[in-house]
Amino acid sequence: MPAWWWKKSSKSIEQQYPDGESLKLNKSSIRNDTKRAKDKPKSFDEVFASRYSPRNSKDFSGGGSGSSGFSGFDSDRGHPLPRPSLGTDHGAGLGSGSGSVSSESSSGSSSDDHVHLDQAQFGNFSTRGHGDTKLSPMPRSPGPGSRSATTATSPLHPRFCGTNLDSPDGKQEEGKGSYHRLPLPPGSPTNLSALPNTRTCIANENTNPNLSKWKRGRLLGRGTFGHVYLGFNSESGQMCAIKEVREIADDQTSKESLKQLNQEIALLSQLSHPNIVQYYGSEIDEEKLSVYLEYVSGGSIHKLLQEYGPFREPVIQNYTRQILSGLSYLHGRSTMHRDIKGANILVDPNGEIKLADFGMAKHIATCSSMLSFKGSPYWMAPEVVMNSNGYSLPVDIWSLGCTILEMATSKPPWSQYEGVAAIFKIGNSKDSPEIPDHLSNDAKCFIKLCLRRDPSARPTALQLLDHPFVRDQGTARVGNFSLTNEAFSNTLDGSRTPTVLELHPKRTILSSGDGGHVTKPLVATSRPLMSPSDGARMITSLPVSPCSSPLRQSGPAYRSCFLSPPHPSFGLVGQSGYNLNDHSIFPTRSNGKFTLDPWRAIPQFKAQTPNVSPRRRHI
Ligand SMILES: Nc1ncnc2c1ncn2[C@@H]1O[C@H](COP(=O)(O)OP(=O)(O)OP(=O)(O)O)[C@@H](O)[C@H]1O
Repeated sequence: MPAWWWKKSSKSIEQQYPDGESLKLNKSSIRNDTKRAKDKPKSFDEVFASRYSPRNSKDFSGGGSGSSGFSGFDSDRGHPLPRPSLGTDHGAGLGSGSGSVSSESSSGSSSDDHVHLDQAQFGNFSTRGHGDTKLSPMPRSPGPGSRSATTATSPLHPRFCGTNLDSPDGKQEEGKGSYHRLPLPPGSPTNLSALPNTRTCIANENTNPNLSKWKRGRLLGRGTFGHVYLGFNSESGQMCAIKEVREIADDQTSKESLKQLNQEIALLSQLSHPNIVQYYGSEIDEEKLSVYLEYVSGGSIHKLLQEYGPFREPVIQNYTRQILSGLSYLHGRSTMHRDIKGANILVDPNGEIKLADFGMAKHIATCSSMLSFKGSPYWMAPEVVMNSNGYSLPVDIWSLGCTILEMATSKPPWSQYEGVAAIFKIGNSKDSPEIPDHLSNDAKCFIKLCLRRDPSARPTALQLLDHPFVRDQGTARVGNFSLTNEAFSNTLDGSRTPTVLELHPKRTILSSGDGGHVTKPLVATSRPLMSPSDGARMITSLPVSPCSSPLRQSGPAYRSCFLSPPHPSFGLVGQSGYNLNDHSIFPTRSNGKFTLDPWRAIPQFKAQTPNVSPRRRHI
């Protein structure tokens, strides 16, 4: 097995440090933290920054020779989200010639395999937060019932404080820092989550600091970056998922995992959408960083596929529509998930989809970050693999196409190839994944649109929501139960609405350029939705790393492309010679403007495209 084929599971860490000595903590750091905590209130940011900032931690080299090769972070100068200062952001992967991190999900799958190759030249000291991470004094947290004296909670997003929930830039207002408080018992007068559209208003400044009431239960799953446990609040009866990363002194993986989880916090705390796993709060103490998330009991799509086999098309349609809804919301905030795949999509018992695992998600405000090579090989878009011109939101659309194939076959595309070979196939060949024959024409067409090699030719998530494959899923019934409850009580970009709503609240008629008309949903987003081309153009002017892709290099950097073996359950899939370019019908540019005629060239689309009247979703 080559040296780079290094698979590190959390279990091995457990074995390495059995009970009682599972953590080798940096005692002096803890003592200092504890002392400071007594001196003055400590925020999550402060604790985190003091522990992991390069200014304060000699441990964190951020990569280089001998490091893990994994860099959960790439530089993101100008990241608008409030976050703790994380310090260095070295491109640990390139040229290090050592291992990577792959994952092992609860199901024991290795399909969560990730590739992380960051650009060293962009990986210098990150000014994460870009001025947003001022360590403002905050009241002591978390009050009675806290887990430890040094426990701190993270700053509260304005959402939690009743400020503008959809701030276009996602910036936290000065002086409005607060805490990521944990959910209060249902029915509590201060339980703001009971109010419409206040899903994330978990607590406010005046509530009883009823924090840390969560008791850790059974292990739900293991990921690359830690363990996920069931949490139960014995006072409220609520459940949550607790994602934990423990600190192991002098352990680079542990440090990277903490950074990754912190990145997830920074992003998730900004989001509120029924198809995105809800963030409740986070705590850091002397041993670990804990993140409290909405508990989604059905497990991941990947797990369901393993247990029950491929999904039938109505289920695929329904799940796809919900994934798109979450993506549309995310992309409307100029954020890429970057790791869309079955293992990162959870399903609740009602069939409601929740996008999870935002450890690799990224705001696209910073161009440099888009040159890093991250993701899970089989679901990775060609432009990520090639990585010559950077990439943007369309990478998630490609991964969605792969996920649909995964749902239809239980395997991702190219699963017959091992990691590097799959990456070559994605990046260097003109081949297209085989699309199962049993799928409808709508499904096939939808998948082909997602898997267009040219990212600028892929429809956006919002546009795809109007595709016949998913368009009429608002009333879909799958099995014996309706899937049209809360999952559908949001507009296309995901704004929550408490009641039945029009699926397409507003439409406008746009010329298709051939005398026909198509409709395009108009959905309010916090910022203008970027077109794929815009995104591509934005990043085209970036400097290109000579070692940005394993396909573009053959030196040490190439050898640092760490891939994990394919999932053992992936059987052979026939290779398709289908050329997606045969169906290059979308989108077209004319005089610098998009011609919004996404389905024009496909007769069935035209036939099925309704007139201007808005559709209503029936619940
Ligand atoms: N909110 C949740 N509700 C229920 N189970 C969850 C939740 N979040 C995660 N899990 C379970 O824990 C497992 C690992 O979680 P997750 O994938 O988020 O961790 P990770 O370390 O980020 O993983 P990855 O290796 O994919 O990066 C998942 O496969 C799932 O089974």
